Amino acid sequence: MSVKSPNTLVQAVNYSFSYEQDHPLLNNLSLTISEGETTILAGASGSGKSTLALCLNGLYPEAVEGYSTGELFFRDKSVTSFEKGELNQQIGIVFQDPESQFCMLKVEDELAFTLENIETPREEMADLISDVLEKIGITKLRHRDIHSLSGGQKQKVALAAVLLLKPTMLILDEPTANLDPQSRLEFVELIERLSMTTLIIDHQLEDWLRFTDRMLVLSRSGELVLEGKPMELLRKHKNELEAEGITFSPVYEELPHVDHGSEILRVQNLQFKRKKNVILTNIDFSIHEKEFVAIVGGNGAGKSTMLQLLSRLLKPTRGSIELHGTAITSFQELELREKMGFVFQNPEHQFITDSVEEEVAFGMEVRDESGIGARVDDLLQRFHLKNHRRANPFSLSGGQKRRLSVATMLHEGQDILLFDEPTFGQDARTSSELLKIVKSLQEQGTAIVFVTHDMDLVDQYCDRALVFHEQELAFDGSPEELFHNEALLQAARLRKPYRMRQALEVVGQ
Ligand SMILES: Nc1ncnc2c1ncn2[C@@H]1O[C@H](COP(=O)(O)OP(=O)(O)OP(=O)(O)O)[C@@H](O)[C@H]1O
Ligand SMILES: Nc1ncnc2c1ncn2[C@@H]1O[C@H](COP(=O)(O)OP(=O)(O)OP(=O)(O)O)[C@@H](O)[C@H]1O
Repeated sequence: MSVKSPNTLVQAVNYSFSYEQDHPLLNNLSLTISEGETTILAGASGSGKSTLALCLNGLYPEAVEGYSTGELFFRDKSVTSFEKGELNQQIGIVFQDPESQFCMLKVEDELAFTLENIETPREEMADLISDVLEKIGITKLRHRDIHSLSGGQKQKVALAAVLLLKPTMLILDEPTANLDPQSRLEFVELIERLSMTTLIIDHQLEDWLRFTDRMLVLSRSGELVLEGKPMELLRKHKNELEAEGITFSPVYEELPHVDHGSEILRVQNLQFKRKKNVILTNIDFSIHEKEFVAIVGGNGAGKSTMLQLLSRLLKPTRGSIELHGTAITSFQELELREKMGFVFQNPEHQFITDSVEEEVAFGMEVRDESGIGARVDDLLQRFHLKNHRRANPFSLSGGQKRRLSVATMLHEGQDILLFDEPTFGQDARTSSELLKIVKSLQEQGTAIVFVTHDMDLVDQYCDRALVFHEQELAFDGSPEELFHNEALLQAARLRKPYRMRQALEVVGQ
């Protein structure tokens, strides 16, 4: 347990929190965070990291009618004795999904709104906004519509809004999960430059380690099981960290090679416009049986749009998409869904029942399958959702929601599975377990197509990568070939995978 010092900013003393009485999620935590420190809060998906962040800034337990025991202090004062909104200002949180934080349409208005909330005199606002935009390097975005910004730009605006509150401490809750590889790196570098007291929650640790002072590890039962300097923890406690789903770099596994079959899906001369804006154009490619294909590219390149077109949620302005030689527009809805599974970017858009187990059973019932009970049990077990079977899908953690949305989509005999960021929000262990399940479907005959920002995943699992850039399909080839194309990686805001970056470091480049 860390000991309180004059620099202590946050202190937890035997702190427990539960959403349901007598089922503590955070379990008897005693910890400190000192002024100026950069700390990583790590733990398996569902271990309570986001919950702890919300307890620290005083939003919980009130906002969710949770139960807490023990004490949480900010600068020696119990978090419960702060005025409403006061702690919120001291501890600024940037969430995974900045959209949920915005109230206004334009960047400048959003920032002015933040200042209004803390009663900043109107005449001071313009300068404060200029300063924060410059600090973050987004002066050019001042007059833009927020909805027209890329994921990375939105994340920086969210950070600007938080910084205007002049917080003493920042909490970043998976702030880079939606960012393309280069935007992610730029965001990490920006946080390093800000040099504030920061608590980082992220499943991808590698980029943060260079300037992280400490790491706190939450176990699956919500206890603080390890704390210390990250590299020291790795040296001394590698196995314990792995048991909690934490790795500092991607773990490569031996994977069987799967030969492709015949063509199943063909996209020809496709164009898609929104109003007058061309989002995608001149798109031609085919997908074959048992292929494992990644769709990659910078924020806003049109990757999700492409998946929505493939799954018929959007209609091309021009060109065609055929499944087994028949236009997808000719299929009955149920028939198309039998052949094609689709997991959205926001899993909650997909949930339609009140419990995790009903959600998994739903598709099977619609298809009138047999042995549903046993299959539901098996899927819940494999996706680590067994203990949450009666929970409302909307109450799950980010990572759990994503696993549930994947579980609901899997059934045998599908020709093609489309995923938008399948491993988003997963710790290393659940991520690799999830991919093994997907890989086994590929071996049984399903083609897998997924959108991702994770180059290690592309490197390890994919046979082929499609790069979208400037409205077009800029590359269609093997990941190996892509990762040697420096100019394209740069232009499409991608990066080499960890394996290749490591190799470069070893030879001193
Ligand atoms: N409002 C809520 N009501 C009931 N249970 C909740 C609520 N919010 C979260 N939980 C449960 O609390 C647990 C921890 O969730 P939390 O979001 O804190 O985890 P996390 O460690 O941040 O996970 P991830 O890495 O997947 O984002 C989960 O099992 C989740 O189902
Ligand atoms: N509902 C919408 N209305 C207007 N424009 C949209 C809408 N959805 C997407 N766009 C625009 O279409 C373009 C492609 O968006 P898309 O979400 O497909 O990109 P992406 O490559 O998946 O990005 P990211 O990596 O950030 O998820 C972007 O310029 C985006 O702003």
